[in-house]
Amino acid sequence: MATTTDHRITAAVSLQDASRTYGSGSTAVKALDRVSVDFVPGTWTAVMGPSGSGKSTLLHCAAGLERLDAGHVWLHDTDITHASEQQLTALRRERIGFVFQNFNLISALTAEQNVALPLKLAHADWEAATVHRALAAVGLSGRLGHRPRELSGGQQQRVAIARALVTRPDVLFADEPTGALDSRSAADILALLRTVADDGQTIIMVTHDPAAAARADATVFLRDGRVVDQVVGADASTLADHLVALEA
Ligand SMILES: Nc1ncnc2c1ncn2[C@@H]1O[C@H](COP(=O)(O)OP(=O)(O)OP(=O)(O)O)[C@@H](O)[C@H]1O
Repeated sequence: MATTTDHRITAAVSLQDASRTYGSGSTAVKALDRVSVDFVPGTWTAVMGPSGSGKSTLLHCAAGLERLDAGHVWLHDTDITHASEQQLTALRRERIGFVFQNFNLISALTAEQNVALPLKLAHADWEAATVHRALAAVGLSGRLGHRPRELSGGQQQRVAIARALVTRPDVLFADEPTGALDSRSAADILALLRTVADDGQTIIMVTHDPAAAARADATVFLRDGRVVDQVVGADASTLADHLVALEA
């Protein structure tokens, strides 16, 4: 993987002329179409846009889960565009955290074991105290031995956030982290993410919900695979108006 000393070193994640097409010929879909965007370190950015606008593709390419057809993805000073599978695996273990809509916890494992898993994979000398601190930070010290089915949806997402943060990743990626939650649990998860961001964690979050995006510091809007707007510090109704205008 290449490194650089140019301006991209100042971004936590940088996409430069990033393109990704699915299919070919008459059925080809340009999910990302020459996207260039920088995500500022220590900042929580929401990604919004109509259905099919490329949000998940952007998130997956930025996190090294999918590859671009053209352009570049930088993680701080590292160009991960052409990283080998082995390098990407190490990157995902050590430098990236990912939170999914449906939590993706391992059902047979306790909360403690779920959170310990990425730490075990990344560090041979991991310590149980690190796992306990991560679960305490999300308010679940009393649930170490609970399995996912014994936890509410909001609690499961807290475990997933603890699991994503336990390796102290450079970037936390979140794909609709409140999409499967009732409004009260969603508000709790957003408050937790706000605390995490205020502690300096870079977060990039895809959401359909303007109320969720309003808790972020900035919002990037996509349409037809392109960045069409970037808004800083807007409230939910302003963000909802932007989204409606893009869907028109
Ligand atoms: N694996 C795939 N194979 C074929 N087409 C795909 C694939 N993944 C995504 N697409 C297409 O790429 C485009 C962008 O998809 P993507 O999931 O990134 O959009 P999105 O904004 O996240 O959508 P949504 O809000 O509905 O989840 C869509 O037209 C989608 O149908």
